[in-house]
Amino acid sequence: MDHAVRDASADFIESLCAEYQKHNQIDPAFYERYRVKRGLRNADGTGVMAGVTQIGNVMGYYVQDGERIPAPGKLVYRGIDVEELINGFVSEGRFGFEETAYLLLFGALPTRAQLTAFEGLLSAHRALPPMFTEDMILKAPSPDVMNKLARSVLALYSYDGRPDDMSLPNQLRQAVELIARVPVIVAHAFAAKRHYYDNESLYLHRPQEGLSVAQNFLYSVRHDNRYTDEEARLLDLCLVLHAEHGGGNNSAFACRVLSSSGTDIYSSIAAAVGSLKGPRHGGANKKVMEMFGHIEAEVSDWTDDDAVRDYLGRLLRKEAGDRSGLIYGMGHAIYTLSDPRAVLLKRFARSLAETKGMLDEFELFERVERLTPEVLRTVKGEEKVVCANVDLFSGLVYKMMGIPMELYTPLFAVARMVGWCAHRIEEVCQPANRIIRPAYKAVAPMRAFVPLDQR
Ligand SMILES: CC(=O)SCCNC(=O)CCNC(=O)[C@H](O)C(C)(C)COP(=O)(O)OP(=O)(O)OC[C@H]1O[C@@H](n2cnc3c(N)ncnc32)[C@H](O)[C@@H]1OP(=O)(O)O
Ligand SMILES: O=C([O-])CC(=O)C(=O)O
Repeated sequence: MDHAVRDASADFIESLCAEYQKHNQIDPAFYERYRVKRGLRNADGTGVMAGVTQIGNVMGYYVQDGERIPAPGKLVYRGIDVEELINGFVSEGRFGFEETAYLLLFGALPTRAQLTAFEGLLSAHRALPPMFTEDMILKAPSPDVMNKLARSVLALYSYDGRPDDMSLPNQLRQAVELIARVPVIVAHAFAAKRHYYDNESLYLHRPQEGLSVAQNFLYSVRHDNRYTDEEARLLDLCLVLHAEHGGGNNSAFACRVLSSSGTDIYSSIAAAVGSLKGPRHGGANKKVMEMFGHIEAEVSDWTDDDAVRDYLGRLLRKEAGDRSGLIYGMGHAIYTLSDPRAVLLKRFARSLAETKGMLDEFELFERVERLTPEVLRTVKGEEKVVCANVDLFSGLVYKMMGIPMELYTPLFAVARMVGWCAHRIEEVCQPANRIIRPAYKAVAPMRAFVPLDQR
């Protein structure tokens, strides 16, 4: 396209923006007038009840006399407190992600024999279909691994002999294949990104039999395949912590919305990946690290509360950082006093920072965690109790493990694939479920059609 044409089209698009602005303002007062549940939230901040699930439970407050009372956060998978689950497999010296996947998908802890068989099943399904990497990843690489992942998930439809079969055995087969293959897709999409966009050498490692998901992931993304046992066990814990978060989180709900229409699993999961990519959802782990890049460059004394407080105020006023007005890694739709995952990840981050000599940076993260509620109150008048969420410390842990930033959100997707698949199957296999179809209040006044030459 030559310059003159491009300029003309840019001018036209600008004039279309003005046209759009003129006709598309929605008065914020409408939300109250029509009692619209903005963000599907009730007036007291609790979520609108949109479904029934047996998979995960997220607790961050209790309601007393119609009021939301903040409480320490709790995360429960299939009735088991995640902290108890982790203590269980860690104390027995096992990797836990496969066991967690079994629990979330099928509803009960596996016996030793079931666990071994399930690990074998995952291992048997890890290989991508013949030529998939060449045709779907290398021929059409993406600068963004999440984008490539969503497109690859969608592409798997055409490699599946029974993509639209909604029977339980087929849904479970597809879920197992997705959980097994997604780490490989992420590793190959990352390799292609590095090669085609960053001018690095291309290396594609095949997953190894007998390794856990965490071990295989580190094996695949490192050019020399090397990782320590400590790293693999820490990554395994991170995967367990990210595996599921109830039916209402944005990506699981997106997956359930699509599933409720009766569409195939690949469409539903691709939508969930797209949702998780968003910076207000799973994409926040990358945004946190970018935000700290700005803070570290622009605040000269990281130990000075006033300087950090001032910078956080500038972030909220959209004067610094990515100008979104958000402090990434802080706040949550459900958690109030604490996100149990952030509490654990902070503990891991502190001990890694001690061994890696990175306590300065860890303490800056801690300072931001401590000062944000106060700054939100003074700058935005936000009275809600706000805590660090899972994304505040996960990136720091990954950074200290030498995992590149482009993989932070994809790692979240590798883990959450389990929760999405469990929700997908619960959505399509429960006879009481209906197509999800909320209402929108239409506020545009009626008017007559005007013939083209009279406008
Ligand atoms: C895996 C995950 O998805 S965890 C969340 C990851 N996301 C982030 O870290 C991004 C930063 N945080 C946020 O944007 C929000 O806290 C969310 C999206 C996580 C939750 O949003 P909500 O449920 O709407 O939170 P809540 O009802 O407490 O928000 C109240 C107000 O405080 C604001 N707020 C809450 N957290 C923040 C924050 N970290 N930075 C700036 N403002 C915030 C909200 O924008 C909202 O303002 P508004 O009334 O002007 O719209
Ligand atoms: O539950 C939510 O709103 C966001 C989410 O998925 C999480 O915190 O893991």
